[in-house]
Amino acid sequence: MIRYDPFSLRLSSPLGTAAGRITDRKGFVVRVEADGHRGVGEAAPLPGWTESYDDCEAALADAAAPNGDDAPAPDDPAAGVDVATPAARHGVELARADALARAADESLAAWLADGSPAGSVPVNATVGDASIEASAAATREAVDAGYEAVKVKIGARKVGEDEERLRAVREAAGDGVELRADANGGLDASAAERLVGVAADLDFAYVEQPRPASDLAGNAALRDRGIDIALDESIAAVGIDAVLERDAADVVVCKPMALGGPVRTRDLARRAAADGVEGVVTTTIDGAVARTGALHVAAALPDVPACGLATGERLESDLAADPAPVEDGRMVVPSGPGLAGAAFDPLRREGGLPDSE
Ligand SMILES: O=C(O)CCC(=O)c1ccccc1C(=O)O
Ligand SMILES: [Mg+2]
Repeated sequence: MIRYDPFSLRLSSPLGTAAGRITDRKGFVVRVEADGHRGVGEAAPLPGWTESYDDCEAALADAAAPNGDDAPAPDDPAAGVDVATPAARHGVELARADALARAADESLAAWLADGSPAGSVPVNATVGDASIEASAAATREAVDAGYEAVKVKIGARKVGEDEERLRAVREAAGDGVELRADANGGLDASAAERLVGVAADLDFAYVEQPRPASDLAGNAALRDRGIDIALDESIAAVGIDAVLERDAADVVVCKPMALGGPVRTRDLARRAAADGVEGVVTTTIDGAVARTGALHVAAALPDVPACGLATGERLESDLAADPAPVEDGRMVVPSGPGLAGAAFDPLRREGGLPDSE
């Protein structure tokens, strides 16, 4: 059994990036029954990162249709949903994983992990594209709130202004804070060279996706300059195999919504780790269900670095009360069965959606 209901969430604090401004998130709460337990998932397509809303809905409609001989194997965590529609696949895979973890009476992180999962995960604050002063102020606020890692978006402005923003962010953060810069593929070759150099001088930990997603050679050429290169968009665009084979990244950014689900994301991060490439787990500014799912994925990875999961505060309203609010730069992993014990029970029930139309 698969059911799904639409939701729409507005961002009270839109995220400016080199690839555009994210102002709202629309998607579906997915409910399944597996092993006699109800599970809940979330499919929140973000065009540019996943399939469109319409393609997501069509894939969910397919998955929900009784399909006789094509019925998925009971151990298929995504019930046969194609990875070409990663958000739909994520919704179903997360819901099934939630149900199966509940059937096993363990947390989703424990269900996903080899040994015992982390009890909490360090997270980075996300500073969007903004003026020099606003970027510095947001960094100061994050550090005051206890964040030990801050990521700033670059690539939407003239290179000289981004350079000043990086300097202002370092100055606002002080020396002890880990800094990252995410260009979302928006830098040309000379701007990338310059900003990677400046970020290295300012002791940033990495620049994320300096060059476009499909330009593996261009991104790889920026490595070994005293700062790590992280790839995000490239993972979905060309696949983890190509990224690892071409030695294109020091770090891979793993977004469960864009990669087709928590199990796929865990497996991808494990493959990267086996090649000495670190995995950072982030959301696509998801609702509480997918955000909590991503937290469990992060907790299931050994020694995970600060992750991009502190995105719930940007939402004006949410699917449910946050079971893992950020405190002192960390999120505590809910220890109850599945995603969050009883916290999402209203969503597991028919018509339990706060925004259901
Ligand atoms: O990683 C983070 O700090 C938050 C997530 C984030 O930046 C993001 C959110 C939505 C879409 C793309 C991205 C991105 O990492 O590029
Ligand atoms: Mg990114």
